[in-house]
Amino acid sequence: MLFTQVVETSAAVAATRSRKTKTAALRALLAQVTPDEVEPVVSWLSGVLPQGRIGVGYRTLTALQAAPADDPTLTVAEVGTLVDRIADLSGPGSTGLRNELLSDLFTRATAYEQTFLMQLLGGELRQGALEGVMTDAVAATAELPTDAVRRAVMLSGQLPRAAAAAFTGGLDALSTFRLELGRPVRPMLAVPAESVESALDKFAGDCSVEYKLDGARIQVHRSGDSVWVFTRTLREITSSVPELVELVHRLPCRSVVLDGETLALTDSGRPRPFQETMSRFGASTAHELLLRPYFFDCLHLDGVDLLDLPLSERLASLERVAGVHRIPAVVSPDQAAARAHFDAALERGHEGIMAKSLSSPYLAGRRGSAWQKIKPEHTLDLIVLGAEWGYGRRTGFLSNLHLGARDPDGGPPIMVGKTFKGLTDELLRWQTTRFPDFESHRDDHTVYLRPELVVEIELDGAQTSSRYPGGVALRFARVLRYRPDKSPADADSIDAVLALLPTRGRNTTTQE
Ligand SMILES: Nc1ncnc2c1ncn2[C@@H]1O[C@H](COP(=O)(O)OP(=O)(O)OP(=O)(O)O)[C@@H](O)[C@H]1O
Repeated sequence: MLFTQVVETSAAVAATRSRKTKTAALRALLAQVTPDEVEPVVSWLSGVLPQGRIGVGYRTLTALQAAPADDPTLTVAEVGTLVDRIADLSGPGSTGLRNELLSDLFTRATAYEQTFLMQLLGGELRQGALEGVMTDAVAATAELPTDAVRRAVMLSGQLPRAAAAAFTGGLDALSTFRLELGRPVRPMLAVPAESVESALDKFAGDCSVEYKLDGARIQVHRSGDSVWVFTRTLREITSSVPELVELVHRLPCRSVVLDGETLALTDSGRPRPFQETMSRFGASTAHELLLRPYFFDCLHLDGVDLLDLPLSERLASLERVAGVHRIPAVVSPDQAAARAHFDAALERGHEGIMAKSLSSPYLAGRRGSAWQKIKPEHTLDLIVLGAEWGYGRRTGFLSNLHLGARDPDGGPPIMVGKTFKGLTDELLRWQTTRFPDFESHRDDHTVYLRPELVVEIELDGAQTSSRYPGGVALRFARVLRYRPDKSPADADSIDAVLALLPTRGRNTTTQE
């Protein structure tokens, strides 16, 4: 297949907001790929390289200035091989060789292909939000049930691999995707609930009500003496958290997969700020802050996968293997006990509570109503699209943030507002130093960024607005913190913002 076909399809997908049109464009292309081409094509269209980051920065790419080819002749296989070779380079002389390979690739590409390659190699095309559409297209082209493809994607965390299995081995190949010790699965996620009472009503009281701790999500795997620790975005951080590794080593089992939250506590037992926990995830050397785990789910124990069992059974396994490290929870509480648990969580400095259906399986990668989160304030995780230069006391600092919500159909983020409220001097300095690394372009007032950074915003609600393309704007938005544990694909979608519009009768700003 010619590479240009992939580039054209990517443009066609980006040009429409209609999920149906996107799926149709993807299907038309997928119907023509050979088995070898499935993985790279699915990967590129999702905006990622199968090889991951290959150490080629945007600056290197813009410095290339290769004259474009007149006609498209590059094939998918050729591009795949060249990128493989670049990714494999290391050691002395690799920079020169890498530039030679890049020049070779770029001189053989048309101007149109060059633009695509720049974005793809520079990490600017990343479109995690396209995953749902792509999963549908793969299932439809391979004539398989979407759920089967989705399950394989969630268990492997790799859509291109699942797609290749779907095309080459059908349902049988997809059913071989199992939870594998050492390979993280996508975490199950929650939807916001309006109040403790409404969540409890939904489950008719048949639920586990747990503290929602303000730490960082962890998934730990153990197989015999080997232990792995992963973040919410499936990044491995085993070597940064030796105290967690040691604790998991000591659990009374041969193999286990646990889902939980980790954080450090102050001397008086209150949670330390989220940023401090996150800073441990990057560190590889000395650390004073000890992280503690609070587990809330068990996905595997001693050779048995538990994902498809109800939460009540998974909790029984969790209790057996890591009872003392369980998150504070009450099971099947009445309204008064659930509310008391909520109040206790807030009193101890935690974020709120989670109410979880005891009969639900573990739906990896899904944000579903089986888990409901209840917090006293509205917060949204939004994508930073740019920042304006400040004035007055903030002159010389990048300040007022442009905020975007995720397009659930895989398009670019949709701007929903701006804010500079809540930005501390430290954050202003950080933004001013770091934002140029994410810059896509700028004008006199604003530095525009590639959609890579996620920031958590607290707000009073939303209002209709003709100023922004989604027809909705944030009300009284203020910055809480950056979310380095989230990628734009994890940001809240425009639907989450629309759900806060008072006209929909859902503007329940407080839970009280
Ligand atoms: N008892 C708990 N059960 C599940 N998740 C918990 C619990 N306590 C804290 N958490 C954290 O809350 C998150 C669940 O909320 P949600 O599914 O909405 O994810 P999120 O998008 O990361 O939300 P938030 O921004 O509120 O942390 C988990 O990812 C986890 O990090």
